[in-house]
Amino acid sequence: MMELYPDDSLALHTDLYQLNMMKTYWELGRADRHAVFECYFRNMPFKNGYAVFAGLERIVDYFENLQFTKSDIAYLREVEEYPEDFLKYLQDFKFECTVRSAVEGELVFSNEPLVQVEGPLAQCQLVETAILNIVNYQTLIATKAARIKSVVGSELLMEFGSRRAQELDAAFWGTRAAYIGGCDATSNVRAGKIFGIPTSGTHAHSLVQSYRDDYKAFKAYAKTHRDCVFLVDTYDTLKSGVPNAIKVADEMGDKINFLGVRIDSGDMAYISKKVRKQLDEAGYPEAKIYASNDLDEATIMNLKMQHAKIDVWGVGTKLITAFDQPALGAVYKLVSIENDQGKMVDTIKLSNNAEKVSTPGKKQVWRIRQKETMKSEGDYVALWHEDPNQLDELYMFHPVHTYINKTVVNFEARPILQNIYLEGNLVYKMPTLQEIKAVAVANQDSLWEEYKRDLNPQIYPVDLSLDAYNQKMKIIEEVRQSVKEM
Ligand SMILES: Nc1ncnc2c1ncn2[C@@H]1O[C@H](COP(=O)(O)OP(=O)(O)OP(=O)(O)O)[C@@H](O)[C@H]1O
Ligand SMILES: O=P(O)(O)OC[C@H]1O[C@H](OP(=O)(O)OP(=O)(O)O)[C@H](O)[C@@H]1O
Ligand SMILES: O=C(O)c1cccnc1
Repeated sequence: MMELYPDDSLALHTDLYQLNMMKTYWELGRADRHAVFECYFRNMPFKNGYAVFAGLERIVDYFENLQFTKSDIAYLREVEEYPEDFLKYLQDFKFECTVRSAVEGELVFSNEPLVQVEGPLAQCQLVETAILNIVNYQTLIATKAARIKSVVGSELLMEFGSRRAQELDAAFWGTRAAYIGGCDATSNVRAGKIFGIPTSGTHAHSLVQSYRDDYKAFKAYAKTHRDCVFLVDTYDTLKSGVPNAIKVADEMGDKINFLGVRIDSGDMAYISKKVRKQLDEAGYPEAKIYASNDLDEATIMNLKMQHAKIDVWGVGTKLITAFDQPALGAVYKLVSIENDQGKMVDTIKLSNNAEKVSTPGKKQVWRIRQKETMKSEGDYVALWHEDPNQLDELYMFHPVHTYINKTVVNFEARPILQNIYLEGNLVYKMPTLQEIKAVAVANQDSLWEEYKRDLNPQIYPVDLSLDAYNQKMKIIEEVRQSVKEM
């Protein structure tokens, strides 16, 4: 059995190498050098045209409680044998960074900063693991939910994944992310309680199995609940499940609110059409047909093409585990650091793979919208001192294939990174989950349809400003020269 500490904290929810680097920085007098790190992902998840940012609430929760506890220090003393003065430094740790981030529900794209952490080098380093851990999962799930909802449309999308999620936290926070991305309700009652997400539930095969009879089970459920959705596929959907659901609905009349039936196996196009006919003929045209069973956006689209008569979609495994792409791959890179003379110098991480070369400098992401259409033209990643709103014309070019370019006029530029913490003080007022969800929907409306289709969407432009591009090229050259000289 694991040992639980009454003062357990998330300060040690970091990779050991972060603490080891902190020790180096601290012992050699670098811990407080001013640094800027940025978090971004390189490839669009699920090859989607956009991603939905989620995770900020938990990041704030993490920062608000970021302190090394007595047992954290005792553990490091025992296992890592860190010297006492370094342990004292950790014990006195107080988060002092400035954090800027996209807000939850914001649409975000590859190769642009989503979270920026600025402050003492050692502090920025410590928080890398937790930030990536949170953003990588929650943004992935919010995006998957948005993909599924885009196919489901105005029908209801239920999140049923808790039993299949990668453990408790993933179910709980994944449910929230899925709600931000597009789900309408969840089966997870705790997520309902804590986050205020609408909850929804039918019943399982076990209820029917326990009575060993559809009729008896539905009747028992109906006697004990007002809202009833009967699961009709335990024995035989068309011959037993649906006829018995109708029988119970007839018998109970106004005593219950017969919402419909759920099917969880078989050919759901064929069966749902037959079920619809049975319900309609029995006088229940309003009764809904719920469907579940390994659904995802591809199966749902396919079922719709087959004119399946499904009104409510329950999606679990493939949503909560981001089944087809289980990792977003977001990274956290040092973009600027104070030098020995106290001056900030922008830094780069080179790679043989052009995609992996980081963009130096503290940056802001500007969403460029055409004033006439109010649709997004692309994102403009600029150095911190730049403000595209000061320009009448904006020259936008592809950061690799620079011959692909355009000049945008009559635009407005909206900064995506918002102040969340200023020198350790929380300055951002968290919106409600309903507000976040509304933001996500409004943001999707501002995107051209071409970027929103599930399959092979157009690639949304994420361009570097000329200054950011020129500086990147200059630093690449400088690093190459310095390597040659060695
Ligand atoms: N008409 C259809 N067109 C495309 N896919 C379908 C259709 N009907 C069902 N599916 C999907 O096909 C898969 C069938 O899976 P599977 O064979 O596991 O189900 P089953 O045998 O009907 O039920 P069980 O889960 O009880 O084994 C599911 O992912 C389901 O969503
Ligand atoms: O299929 P998902 O998208 O994950 O949705 C959740 C599944 O959970 C339940 O099944 P259960 O755990 O009882 O097992 P089953 O898959 O064998 O029906 C429910 O009946 C769904 O099938
Ligand atoms: O309420 C349901 O129907 C449900 C809940 C969780 C998983 N599968 C189904």
